[in-house]
Amino acid sequence: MEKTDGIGNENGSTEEKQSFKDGSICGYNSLHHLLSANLKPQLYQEVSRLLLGLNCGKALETIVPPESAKALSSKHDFDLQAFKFSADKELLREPRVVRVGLIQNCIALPTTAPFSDQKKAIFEKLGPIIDAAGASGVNILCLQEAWMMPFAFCTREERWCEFAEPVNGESTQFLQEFALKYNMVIISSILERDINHGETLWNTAVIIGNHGNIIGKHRKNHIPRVGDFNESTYYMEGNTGHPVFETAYGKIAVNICYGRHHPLNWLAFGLNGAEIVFNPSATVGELSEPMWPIEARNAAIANSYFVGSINRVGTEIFPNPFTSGDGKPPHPDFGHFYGSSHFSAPDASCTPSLSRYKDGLMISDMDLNLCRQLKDKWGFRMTARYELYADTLASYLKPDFEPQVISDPLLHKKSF
Ligand code: BAL
Repeated sequence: MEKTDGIGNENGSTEEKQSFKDGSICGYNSLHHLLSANLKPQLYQEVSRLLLGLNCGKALETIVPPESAKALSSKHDFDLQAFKFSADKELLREPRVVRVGLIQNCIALPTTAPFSDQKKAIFEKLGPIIDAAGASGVNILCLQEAWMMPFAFCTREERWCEFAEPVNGESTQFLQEFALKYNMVIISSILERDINHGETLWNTAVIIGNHGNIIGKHRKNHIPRVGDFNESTYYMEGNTGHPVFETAYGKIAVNICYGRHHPLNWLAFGLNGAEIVFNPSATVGELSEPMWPIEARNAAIANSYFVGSINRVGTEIFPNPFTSGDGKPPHPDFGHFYGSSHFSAPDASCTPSLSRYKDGLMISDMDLNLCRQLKDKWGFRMTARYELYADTLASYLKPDFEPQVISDPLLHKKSF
């Protein structure tokens, strides 16, 4: 069955049901495609308001990408969506609008292809999508976690370490040309080979400036031991803290994948002044999909900043079945990486998601003035009790920590 955004009815044929295996939602790109195709306009509007919130009291405005970007999107079959987050007009400050892009993609060749071919094919796949971002005037672009390789850490196989490269390696050089060409900051999440420290590996986001220079890097703070995510076989928890990178377009930070489950990780980037925090990820439906729309959105609200959430798409089949001690029989893949990349704003509004199964480019204008406007409105920074949290955390770290529990004295009384 030709995959479209048309509905597959509930009692669809086996063939139709088969076609949904690619990760579509009943044949639709995304939840919002499904809703907009099946609800009357005024119903869809109300459902959208409840699901996506309002920005400055209105539904998020869409932006029309340039024809050249739309042409690239149809020629290379990637989902292209563009929105605009506004802020209230201020009397003493001009708007600070920045255009931000997120790219999600599946691997370009089977995991059994020669590694050099796999890398080359990914570069060739990403080129046109980055060009569409450049043609659309994107100022800051973020790619997904370990974008240049299959997310092979489930296998625990040592050979995948060959994809590791220095911060200034092949992938960074590939992107530096685009950064320079489009005057664009690019966040590139790679498997880093730390040449100066025993050639160890890290899961690292490289920040490339709009002059093609390397501004810095951040290493993933939290490494999962859940499901098939055996990343701790390859790299340790990061040692770069919570850096915020001051770029030509604003202050940005990177909370890599599993770090999105740790609210204090989000908080620390906020305390360092981040205005946009990117969450390049790789995660699968069974494990995390119900959490995906919640965690980043909550972080944006709690920290009064924007969040760009990126997840890869597709199902990556590995030649040697593996198990992760979770009771499941040996299996050759993680399951479906569900894409669904999106932006969240400090006023609790968010964009719809990119496709659940197709490559995609999500673009959004965002007026960074909104961050301070929400800080002034809600006062979360002002009303936070950091001294209390610091005391609790400091005592929790002590070997003799006792939880603060007050029990009902009658609870343990013997009843005679
Ligand atoms: N990348 C680890 C799995 C998750 O955080 O959803």
